[in-house]
Amino acid sequence: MKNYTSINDIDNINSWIEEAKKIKANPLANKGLGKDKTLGLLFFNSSLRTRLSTQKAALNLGMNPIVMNVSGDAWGIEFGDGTVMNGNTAEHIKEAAAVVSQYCDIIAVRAFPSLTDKEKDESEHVLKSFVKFASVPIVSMESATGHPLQGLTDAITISENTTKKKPRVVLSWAPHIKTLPHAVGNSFVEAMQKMDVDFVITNPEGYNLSPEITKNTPIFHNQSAAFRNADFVYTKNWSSYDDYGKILKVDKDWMITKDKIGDAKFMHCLPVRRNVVVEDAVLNSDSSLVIEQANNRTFAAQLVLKKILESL
Ligand SMILES: NCCC[C@H](NC(=O)CCC(=O)O)C(=O)O
Ligand SMILES: NC(=O)OP(=O)(O)O
Repeated sequence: MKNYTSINDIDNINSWIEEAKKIKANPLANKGLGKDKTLGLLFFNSSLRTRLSTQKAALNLGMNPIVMNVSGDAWGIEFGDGTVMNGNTAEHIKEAAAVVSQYCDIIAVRAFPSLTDKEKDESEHVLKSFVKFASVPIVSMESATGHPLQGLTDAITISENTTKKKPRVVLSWAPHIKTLPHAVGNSFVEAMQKMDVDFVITNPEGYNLSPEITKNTPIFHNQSAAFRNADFVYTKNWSSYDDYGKILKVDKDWMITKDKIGDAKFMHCLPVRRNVVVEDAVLNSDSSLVIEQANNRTFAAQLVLKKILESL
């Protein structure tokens, strides 16, 4: 595999899940694979899990990770073609990506959307510029429209925790005070569409994700109807896609509560705002899978890095 920038880069999700479980059972089995190879992690945005679990994955494979916060610490990077660079950007992605490629065998990038310019965000100009101008493989650590390491993690976590052959999985929107990206929701939808699960989405009117992502997946505007017989409730806030980047609703009636989800397992990518997105009683209960989910980030990243290293 050359790059990992989308759930669509997974050729067979079931075999990937089985391989990830093997890695989890014996994380140091491929310690020699990444010897003397360098992984560069470039962050345009904050991170706790991705930053640490991707480094941990690299270390488990014997790689040397190097990390940089691009925003603030590096020179401002210009992405426009033919720009007269007399503003705040000091170097062009053409030089920056080529230079980082000299130091790294794989480059991982986190770059969130603006949520103000839909066309620009959907063009994935930051991630795609790295793919275009770097001479080494690129891994997305969450881009404008997707978070494929998270989506793979979530598929692994559901496979590990299901007691049924075909569980009912519900992706529910929940309230938030900030305008948030669609990336986690999008990649979760794409991952579930590849799995043998009974999958539905529930969100208020005006909050449908891109129809190019949701395709034929049923969308309920009635949350309690969607939750009936749910085995897994995956929760995430996202801003409106149609009224791009806007917050249309903040009241608590879509917050996840124990009453609403009953015995269903609760999932969230984290970070999560307690008692805004989900009440304490859910996160504090045995039904919450969020810590195990975060643990699985290491093994999802390790699987992706292993596949790329094997093809170098
Ligand atoms: N990487 C996982 C989620 C990252 C981001 N969440 C956030 O920005 C939460 C920020 C806050 O709660 O202030 C998102 O929704 O895509
Ligand atoms: N779930 C996730 O990507 O967490 P971070 O934003 O902390 O990396």
